[in-house]
Amino acid sequence: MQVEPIETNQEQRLLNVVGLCAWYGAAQVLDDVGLHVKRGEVVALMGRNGAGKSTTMKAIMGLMEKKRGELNFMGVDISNRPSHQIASLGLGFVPEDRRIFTDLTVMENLEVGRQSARAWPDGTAAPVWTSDKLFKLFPNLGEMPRRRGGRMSGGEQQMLTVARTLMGNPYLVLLDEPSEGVAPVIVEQMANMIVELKQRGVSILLSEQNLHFAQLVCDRAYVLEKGQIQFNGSMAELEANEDVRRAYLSV
Ligand SMILES: Nc1ncnc2c1ncn2[C@@H]1O[C@H](COP(=O)(O)OP(=O)(O)OP(=O)(O)O)[C@@H](O)[C@H]1O
Repeated sequence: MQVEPIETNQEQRLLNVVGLCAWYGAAQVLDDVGLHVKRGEVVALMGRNGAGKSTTMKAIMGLMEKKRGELNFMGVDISNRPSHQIASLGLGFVPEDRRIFTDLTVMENLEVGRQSARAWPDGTAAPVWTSDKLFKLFPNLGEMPRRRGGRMSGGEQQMLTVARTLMGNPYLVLLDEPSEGVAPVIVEQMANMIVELKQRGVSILLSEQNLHFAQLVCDRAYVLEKGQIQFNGSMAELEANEDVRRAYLSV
């Protein structure tokens, strides 16, 4: 296992995870996971089906019944906080299964996600979202503000889930496999969306199996296998490391 390099300046880490272990019942599925995301970064959490990507995100969000480890977000210890408190600190989560309200319209779904604007610790404004801004980011949604969630395609629902999370004005978003099971045209829009979010100062931890998608949008990557981090490094280092790619990714 590769150990996280020690950095002198940990200040800029939005999210810091050390020694994370998690269990489903008696089965341990995460073992000593360590990772971090700095302000302005898009970081990939990669690995095959069942490697532990979703569980890592659920554990960070306070959604695992049994877990252990240090979890710190924006200088706050979140290891024992309930998920709604973690979300209200400005940590957004887009789970793999789209969780929109099917009876509510696009606009109503967005309103449900609204939280107050935030500032960075240095007092500067953090990224702030309105439905107008989100409709520029997701033109498809802008064309159907009164459509009910249940009458949208899977890809549109996926976008609405991301847009609703952004209405919470998060500093950092955990995005669980946004490219999975959606049409290629939506995948392309998702990639553009992530690049634009980064330009606007939103940091992202992206769970992803697809190396090509991750290469388009990410700065760094962690590779998980059987609940352990097997690689961490830049996208260029991952690209150059054929052994890791062959052993732990489907390429
Ligand atoms: N609710 C659950 N109960 C029991 N075991 C689970 C549950 N959810 C996931 N697991 C198991 O935990 C391990 C990690 O799964 P996880 O969903 O985190 O992987 P993943 O890398 O996100 O893969 P996928 O892309 O398939 O979601 C797998 O062995 C999986 O079978």
